[in-house]
Amino acid sequence: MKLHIINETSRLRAVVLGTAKSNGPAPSLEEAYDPKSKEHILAGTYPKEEDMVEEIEAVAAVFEKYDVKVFRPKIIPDYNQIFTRDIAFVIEDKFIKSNILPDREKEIEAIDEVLKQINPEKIIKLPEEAHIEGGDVMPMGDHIFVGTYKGKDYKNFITARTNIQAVDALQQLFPDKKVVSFNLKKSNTIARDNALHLDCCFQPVGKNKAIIYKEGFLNPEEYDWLVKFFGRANIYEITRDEMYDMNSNIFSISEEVVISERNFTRLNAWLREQGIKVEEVPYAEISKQEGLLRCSTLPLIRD
Ligand SMILES: NC(=O)NCCC[C@H](N)C(=O)O
Repeated sequence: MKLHIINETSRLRAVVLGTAKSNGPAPSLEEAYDPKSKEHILAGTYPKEEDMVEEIEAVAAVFEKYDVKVFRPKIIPDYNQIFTRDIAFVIEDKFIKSNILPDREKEIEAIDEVLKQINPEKIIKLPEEAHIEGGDVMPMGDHIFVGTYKGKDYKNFITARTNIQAVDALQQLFPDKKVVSFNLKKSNTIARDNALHLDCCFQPVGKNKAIIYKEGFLNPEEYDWLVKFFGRANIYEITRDEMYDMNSNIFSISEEVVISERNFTRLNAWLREQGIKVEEVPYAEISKQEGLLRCSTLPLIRD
């Protein structure tokens, strides 16, 4: 398989889609690794496997409609394998394995079949001290955008998944690209104050537009840089509640087609105004685990 990913929006040809099968029982509060899951564990509203399976299979059906080749992970019994985005990422023709949260480290074993089809020379493992998850990484032509957390208290945040060592390692791996990092707001306990990954507060969409949540960025000048990069008129700002509902975590099949959550009324109307076709799916149950559509996909080939 010849990998090719240079941005977030070119026509998708091949993707790994996570699975909600055998997701395991609701974790305990101590086991949960994001604040939104914790909230739902406490409220007794943690999502049920059967509901999440139905949601994710609706996404599989959209991919089928658009003739996208879909790979699925092998099922590891009682293990969360929904958010396949984070376990690895593709930039150009390289497949980079993430140094993910230890609780999630088995997820990569389940896509062996995909790895076997990739030239081993193109499979890269960053140094162990470079923590990184795919939700924080976005190739954008000559640039690579990376979400990170630069605070000295990094190790206190289970919600900080990409460190500055990983930003540096990516720059070394892609010397011809400009790696731009963004310092993100983190909270272990309040989901509305937590930008778990870059794709939880920002995502490019269409030809030249972007969805963004300003408060997710700790450094206002980094937010300003992004606004300037896209142009103010091309920026769609979301509110704190829309960030919490994960409006920035839709997924592009092309510049003209996106998959979005059916309840994102304001966003979906804006997308349609931009001439983008919106394929609506139900994803509200999966969103309770602080991830949405981008998080559950790992693109392998785009045009
Ligand atoms: N790219 C993403 O934002 N992925 C979502 C991962 C959610 C999962 N509950 C986690 O905390 O790792």
